[in-house]
Amino acid sequence: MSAFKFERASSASSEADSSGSGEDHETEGADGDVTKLQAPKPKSEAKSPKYPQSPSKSFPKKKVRNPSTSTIDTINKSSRVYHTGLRVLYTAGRPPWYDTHGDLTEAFVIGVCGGSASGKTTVAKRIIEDLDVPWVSLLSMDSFYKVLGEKEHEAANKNNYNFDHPDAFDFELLNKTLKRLRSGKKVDVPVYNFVSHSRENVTKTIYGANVVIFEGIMSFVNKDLLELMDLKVFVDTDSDIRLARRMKRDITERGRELEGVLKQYNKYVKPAFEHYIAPTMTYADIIVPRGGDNKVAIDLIVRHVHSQLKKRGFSLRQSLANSGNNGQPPPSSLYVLESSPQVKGIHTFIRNKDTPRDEFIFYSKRLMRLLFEYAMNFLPHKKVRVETVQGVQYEGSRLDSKKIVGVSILRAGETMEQALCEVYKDITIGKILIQTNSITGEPELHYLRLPKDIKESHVMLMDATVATGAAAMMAIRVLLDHDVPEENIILLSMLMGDSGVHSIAYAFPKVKLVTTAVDKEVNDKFHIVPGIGNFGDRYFGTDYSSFKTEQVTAS
Ligand SMILES: Nc1ncnc2c1ncn2[C@@H]1O[C@H](COP(=O)(O)OP(=O)(O)O)[C@@H](O)[C@H]1O
Ligand SMILES: Nc1ccn([C@@H]2O[C@H](COP(=O)(O)O)[C@@H](O)[C@H]2O)c(=O)n1
Repeated sequence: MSAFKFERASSASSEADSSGSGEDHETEGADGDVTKLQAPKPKSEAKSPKYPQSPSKSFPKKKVRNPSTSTIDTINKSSRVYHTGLRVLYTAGRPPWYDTHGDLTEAFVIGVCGGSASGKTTVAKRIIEDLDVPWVSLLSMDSFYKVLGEKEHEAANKNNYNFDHPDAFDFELLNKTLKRLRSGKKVDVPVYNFVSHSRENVTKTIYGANVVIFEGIMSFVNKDLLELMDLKVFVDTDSDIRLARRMKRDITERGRELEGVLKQYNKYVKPAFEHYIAPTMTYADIIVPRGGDNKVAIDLIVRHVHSQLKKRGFSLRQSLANSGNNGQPPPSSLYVLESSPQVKGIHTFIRNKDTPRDEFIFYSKRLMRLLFEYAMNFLPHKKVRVETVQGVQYEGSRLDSKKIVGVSILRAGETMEQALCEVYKDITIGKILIQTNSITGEPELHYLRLPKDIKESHVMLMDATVATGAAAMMAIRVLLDHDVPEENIILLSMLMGDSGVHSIAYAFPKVKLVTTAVDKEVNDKFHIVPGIGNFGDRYFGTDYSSFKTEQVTAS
């Protein structure tokens, strides 16, 4: 692809290469000595559902981008970006980063290259500001300077170490990190200190994003890195200006002396620009003269990225509701508690719109307890032998207690935590807040707190009800992105809609779905029919319409 050089009058744009390269999805099984008890059989085994296309969770795979209409424009209007020094805060949540198959959609990666102090970081920040898209991550090559040995460190203090050579960078870690970010996963990045020429003891967590900007002096030097970039931008700033900026910055921000800055510049920085950096300009799709001041170039980059994001966009909730899987036989991953008279009786209370709140809570708690007792059957157990009071051996079983955690999908899933604690003592519980964007109708991830050792755990994922499955799918995707093996996830819900069951089973066939009932219909407002109503509102007493009536009655 040829590069376009943006001067003021230019109106050229370029199509970015979008070849994808994901990372192998690691899975970890349970311990070898852990045996599984025979789990109860799912309701119907005779037939299995026939989904339109068999999903596969293996990476890497070539992506076929969904060309349907995008929600990006509306997301822009509903979100705000605030720059607070190094941190970028977004008021909007993260929209889906996977498709109806549950597969990750890759981030759009922009590589920014240029000489030292050319304005790479400034250009990257301008792009982020003007993009106004939620979830943009900025990754700097500086974080990947190699750790120096004692002698190298001494040399660096005397400006005798070459930081402007490809060997100064840990390209292996860099490649691994950018690959993970591109595939939507979180990464922990080293924090570099230019004063001490060393990595800090802390790392910075960068979450997967819709757009990832990667900047650095040698960002176009490595072939593997180039392949991860969808758009390559070269910042071309006059060498005198770069030197002047570098002197000012290195003295004021990086604790350097004027003499040392000039020595390092002449010995390493200048030759490196000519030898390694300038020749990589040929890989650029866009060359930006003057850096951050070039508003025309930044505007064209932003427009191009918007158009690319639009092409990748999709309306997930609607696609799930329209998936056409309703009425298919239940999937083998679905486990429904037997509808005994007792269970049916509880359902009658909680489904009745006239049931008062205290009774609704009472019967919901009973049902949750039954659900968890049932779900415990699907967790790994190991065989144990104990001695009874009569002095004889009893062949029993015990849960593999070190490896089970709960995760609730806020808000309604939180109501189930108590019941889980009652059946599993001292369990660690994480939380995921997912809310529906009122403009786009899409679920959005707002908050996440997961137990530390989650990737080695079996996860009891809780949501009170599952209608289209959009929120549950997002939560499952979050767990997978945190390297929880799919087969270690159990989704627990008091009531599921048929379409939600099929959408989740289709996307994540190894996730066990455990519930007390499945209702046939999800209406055009994405509510389960006959259903329970809005579980969170009924449980927490936040149903606005009944609140209003009470106020009127009171006055
Ligand atoms: N257009 C500009 N005008 C004046 N100073 C600038 C401009 N762009 C960048 N700078 C300053 O130059 C220094 C290097 O800019 P930066 O964007 O960090 O470059 P790089 O990431 O390429 O090293 C910083 O101190 C920054 O504030
Ligand atoms: N300990 C270090 C590490 C790097 N440098 C210089 O930083 C330059 C790259 O950073 P930019 O923000 O300017 O892109 C590079 O030219 C190195 O010479 C350093 O001085 N000390």
